[in-house]
Amino acid sequence: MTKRRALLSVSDKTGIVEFAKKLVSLDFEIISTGGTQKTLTDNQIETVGIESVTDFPEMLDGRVKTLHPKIHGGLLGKRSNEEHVETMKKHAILPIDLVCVNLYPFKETIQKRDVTEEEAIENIDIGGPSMLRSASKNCESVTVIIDPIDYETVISELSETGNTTLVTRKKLAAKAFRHTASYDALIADYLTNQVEEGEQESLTLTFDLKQSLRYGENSHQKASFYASSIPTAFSIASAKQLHGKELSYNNIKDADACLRMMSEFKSPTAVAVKHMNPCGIGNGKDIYTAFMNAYESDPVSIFGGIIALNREVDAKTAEKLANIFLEIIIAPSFSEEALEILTKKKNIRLLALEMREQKDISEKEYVSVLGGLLVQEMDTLVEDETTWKIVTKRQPTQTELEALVFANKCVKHVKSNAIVIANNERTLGIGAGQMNRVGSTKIALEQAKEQLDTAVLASDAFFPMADSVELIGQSGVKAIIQPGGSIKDQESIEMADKYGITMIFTDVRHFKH
Ligand SMILES: NC(=O)c1ncn([C@@H]2O[C@H](COP(=O)(O)O)[C@@H](O)[C@H]2O)c1NC=O
Repeated sequence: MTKRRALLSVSDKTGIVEFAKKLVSLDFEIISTGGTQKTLTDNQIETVGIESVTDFPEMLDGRVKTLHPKIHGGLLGKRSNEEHVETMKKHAILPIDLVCVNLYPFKETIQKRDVTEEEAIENIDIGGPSMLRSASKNCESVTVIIDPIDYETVISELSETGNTTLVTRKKLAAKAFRHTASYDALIADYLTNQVEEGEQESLTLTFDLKQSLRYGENSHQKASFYASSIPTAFSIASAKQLHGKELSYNNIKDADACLRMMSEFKSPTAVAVKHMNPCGIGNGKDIYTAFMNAYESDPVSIFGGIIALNREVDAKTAEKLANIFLEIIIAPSFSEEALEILTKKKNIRLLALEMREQKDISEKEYVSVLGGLLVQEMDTLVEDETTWKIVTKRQPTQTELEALVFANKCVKHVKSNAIVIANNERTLGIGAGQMNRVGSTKIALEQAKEQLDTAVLASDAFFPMADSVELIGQSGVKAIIQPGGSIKDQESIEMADKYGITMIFTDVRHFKH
């Protein structure tokens, strides 16, 4: 009886020597390509070189080694089809029963600093994916392995019953196709980015499992967290967890919202988030002051929330943070003393991540709908304040102007009919998630209460009627910033003038649905 044949051709040679030794002990003949053969020979494993199977030299800088009917016929020929068997015999093609391939490191190559296009292109593997596809298509008879993690399963099945099970072969084939699909998606993305912009006829994104989650939004929903295959530096997926339980589905969404908000600010700032809306944003001369400002914005809602800070957390700030029940604290770093204080709290999660400004973020945003995916650029537009128009008689003071800039940055991150009341240090009242703008205005005013003498108000979109402006005028708020653009803008302007307040039109809407 002829020996079974295994073809080994791997770039990542981890574990290949042990795997090959076990295959030899199971009476497999090993065929291998240049580098793999060298590794195996150096380890006293007998192999047949690919060239003696194909009767062709490896050529064109390795671009052609395994692309040959002797290889692909051996992989694809159906063992149960007489005609196939006859044809294979006629052309002296011997079956190949097992293929172990991992591909040229394209992903790693394109992540290297200053990688040239030539280098990237040379790292596109052609022969490897072709073998994986051929072997996977014929998984009825052929075992295909792309991941050293699977060596053990394959060896133990071969040892126990003489063959892998059909279920294992099918699973491995599906895994190989996922792998080649993901590999090709990265290549497509890389090449597209070299030459094209805008939308393409199809979207081929690839993400890798980052974390199996205990459950989703609710405990009866299964969920997982996949991170972009090319890691993004400013992402919750890249944060280093220093302490605490693993993140939950809702934690990840909230933490992500927190990071997006933080990217608005450069000076020391603290952002507190609850259910993807800010419940307090504060700035200050140092991170302690910024945190205290964020805390005082809404000392009730911060309970059970998520906090991001854009400076190292020091001991003084940590003492305050430790007094509140918080799900997560994210900061670029924590001083040793701060860590000592905070790690005493078993349930808090501490994440370290360098913050980024909006101008450095160029990601797209994807939102799933039933049967589809909406894609848009992120709302990272940095507004040009010189184009803002003061449409009322009253001019803002310098302090009010600072508060207006701050409030306008905050309001971008509040959901649905967003209203933010703030001074130049912190938010005072936030109206979110309402189905009408006047409702949000009332909530924000109610929350800001007696703190309105230096307060300003930002709205993410125009006021459709003057009713909200009337409430604002009556409240004591000194200035409003909004995009403008309603057919009833004039009524709003007159109402603002009636109460002697300032109104600025930015001409930029910031919906967050
Ligand atoms: N050109 C070919 O026919 C070909 N056949 C296999 N490879 C790849 O060559 C690598 C292994 O090469 P070596 O054994 O020489 O180190 C593997 O990543 C395998 O996927 C090829 N290389 C690129 O396409």
